[in-house]
Amino acid sequence: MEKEKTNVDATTPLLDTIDSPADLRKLPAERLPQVCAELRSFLINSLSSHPGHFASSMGAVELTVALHYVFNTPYDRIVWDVGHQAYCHKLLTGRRDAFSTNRTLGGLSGFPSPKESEYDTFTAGHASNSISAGLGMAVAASVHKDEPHRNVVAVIGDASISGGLAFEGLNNAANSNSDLLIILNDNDMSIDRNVGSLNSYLAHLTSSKGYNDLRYSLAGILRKYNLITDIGKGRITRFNNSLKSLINHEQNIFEGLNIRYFGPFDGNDVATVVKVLNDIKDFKGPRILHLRTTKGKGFLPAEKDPATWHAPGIFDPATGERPQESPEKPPKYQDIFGSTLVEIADSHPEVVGITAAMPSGTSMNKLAEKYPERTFDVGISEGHAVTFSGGLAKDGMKPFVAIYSSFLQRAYSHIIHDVAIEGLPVTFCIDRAGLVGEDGPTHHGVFDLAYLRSIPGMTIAAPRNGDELRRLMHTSLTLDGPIAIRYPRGRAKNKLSGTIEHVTIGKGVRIKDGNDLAILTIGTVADDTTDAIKQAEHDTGKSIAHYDMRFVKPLDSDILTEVARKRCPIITIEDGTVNGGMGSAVLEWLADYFNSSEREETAMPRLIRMGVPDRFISQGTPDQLHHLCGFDAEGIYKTIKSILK
Ligand SMILES: Cc1ncc(C[n+]2csc(CCOP(=O)(O)OP(=O)(O)O)c2C)c(N)n1
Ligand SMILES: CC(=O)[C@@H](O)[C@H](O)COP(=O)(O)O
Ligand SMILES: [Mg+2]
Repeated sequence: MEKEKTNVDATTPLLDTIDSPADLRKLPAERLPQVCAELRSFLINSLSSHPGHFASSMGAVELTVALHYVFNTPYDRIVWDVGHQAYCHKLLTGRRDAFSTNRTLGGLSGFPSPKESEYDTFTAGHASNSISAGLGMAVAASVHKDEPHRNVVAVIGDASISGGLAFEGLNNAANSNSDLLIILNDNDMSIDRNVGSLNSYLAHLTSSKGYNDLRYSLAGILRKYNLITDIGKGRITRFNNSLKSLINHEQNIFEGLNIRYFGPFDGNDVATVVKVLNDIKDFKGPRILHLRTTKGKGFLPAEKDPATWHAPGIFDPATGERPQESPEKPPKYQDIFGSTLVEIADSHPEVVGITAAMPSGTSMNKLAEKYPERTFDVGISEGHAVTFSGGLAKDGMKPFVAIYSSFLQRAYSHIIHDVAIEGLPVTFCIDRAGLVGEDGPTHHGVFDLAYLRSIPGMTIAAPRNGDELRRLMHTSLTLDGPIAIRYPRGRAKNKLSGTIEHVTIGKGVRIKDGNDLAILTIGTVADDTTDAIKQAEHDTGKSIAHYDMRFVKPLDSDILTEVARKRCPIITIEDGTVNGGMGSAVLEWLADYFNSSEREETAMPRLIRMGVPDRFISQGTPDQLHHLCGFDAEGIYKTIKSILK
């Protein structure tokens, strides 16, 4: 069957003349549809060979053009939520020529980054922070009495606004009377299908359109005759309330919070968005503008399947065809997690799965396919996901909660307060642990070992391969307390062997013995370490011991005693921060060991901690980043050589 052609024109003559929003603002409004069309062509052509987030930016084209057209950026502030939809913002703010470097080492960040551009007002990457950050900026502008008046706009998606942090921001914004404009970019999608009652409510608002249009028109009349600023907030509220009772309509949730609501409008019609923004931009107080958009707009395959096209990888710009993944490749860690969970659930009816808006990213969708009633997508709410799991565990369920390492940072207090203090048997499956690659510093999962290690009663493990992940997941069922199993993004090195035996909690593995140097690893860095050791032993004639610690807590004291008695230098290696991670745990153990009275005459051996240094690591391929941080096979080899010299 012949593929549907999308007929993308690669030329962008008008866009080529826009090097900043000031250039855009010089254009007559009639030319904006062409700017939008060219932005879409640019995105399709560029992202087809330089992959990144696709569908969200495609849906936000008109919104982005209208924002930079109506507002005086960068003086006025646009705060993007998550920021994966901000590619057109980058293209309009002087970064068109550099866009082919998007998400690469030394290139543009895939998210707004204040280090990169004055137009990027705040760090973005994790969902739901834009309202709070925007409110902070709006309050700062009013405290500074900035002249001319500085507009602040937070742009947030329908899934991100359901996050707890966004609710907290709304709650505060409503109370503060700050001139914050919140734009709700509602495409009825998260990465996967959006969930939750707010989502249903937003869909319902669309059906209340007649009522909202009437309110908007009346507000326009008030504004035209300059009544808005004069009549005062109380009277506006009374006006709204009378209107509501006039039409006998239920109260709008945002209005109920004292945030003026406008919409829903067609967010993919640039003329409409420009008009509405012009109409409401000078209104006072917190406002929300609800725009309905289509995720993937303008590229049929993405419109039809926005979940696949959230971040599709490379594709044919004409047909949308994407390269097939070879079935010969070893499985992804996330898929090993997903299929093992199904296998465990088959024989354990008390097992349930929880994901915070990442069913396909974590492969929790495998459990959902087989056991939909035992799988819970709770939306972008990592804190809630953890506390919810605590509640489930308290009453006899066995929750496996799968969350990306960096997103789990959001739930730190919940882990301690709602799981660990009671020692509840929750299995934390921490995906995307270590340096994730192209998503960069907001998404690197490098802090988990450090932040979990200090929690009493927490068991922490990391598999060195896919088989070990399966073993650890099965073993977690035997534990009467919380356990965290962290594993990386991407594929295992080898296919699964198929055998599953339980492992002993707190026990590592001696991979090979040796006397001149001892290397302790955690997780998948074991492979590069093995390669480096082979080469170094061959080149130096020395013998090197290698242990896979497997558990960071409890540490294997038998292995550590064996290593301490060797009196040789020690290297620890982990795909995580060296400050507080596995290396630090070993250092503490050794300090205690050599400080004890019977060994006080003996000096502690030299110990080198390898891993992610104490700074934020940029984006790049995982291989590049491991190299940058010095713990790829080459870096490990060099360190070994320098020690053995
Ligand atoms: C705290 C947090 N959890 C999860 C994610 C992963 N994530 C990235 S985008 C996204 C969906 C966002 O949906 P929405 O806000 O509606 O924007 P859209 O992609 O639809 O434009 C999710 C869950 C994240 N970035 N941050
Ligand atoms: C924007 C965002 O946070 C996610 O889309 C993230 O980029 C997912 O990355 P994975 O490809 O690792 O699922
Ligand atoms: Mg959405």
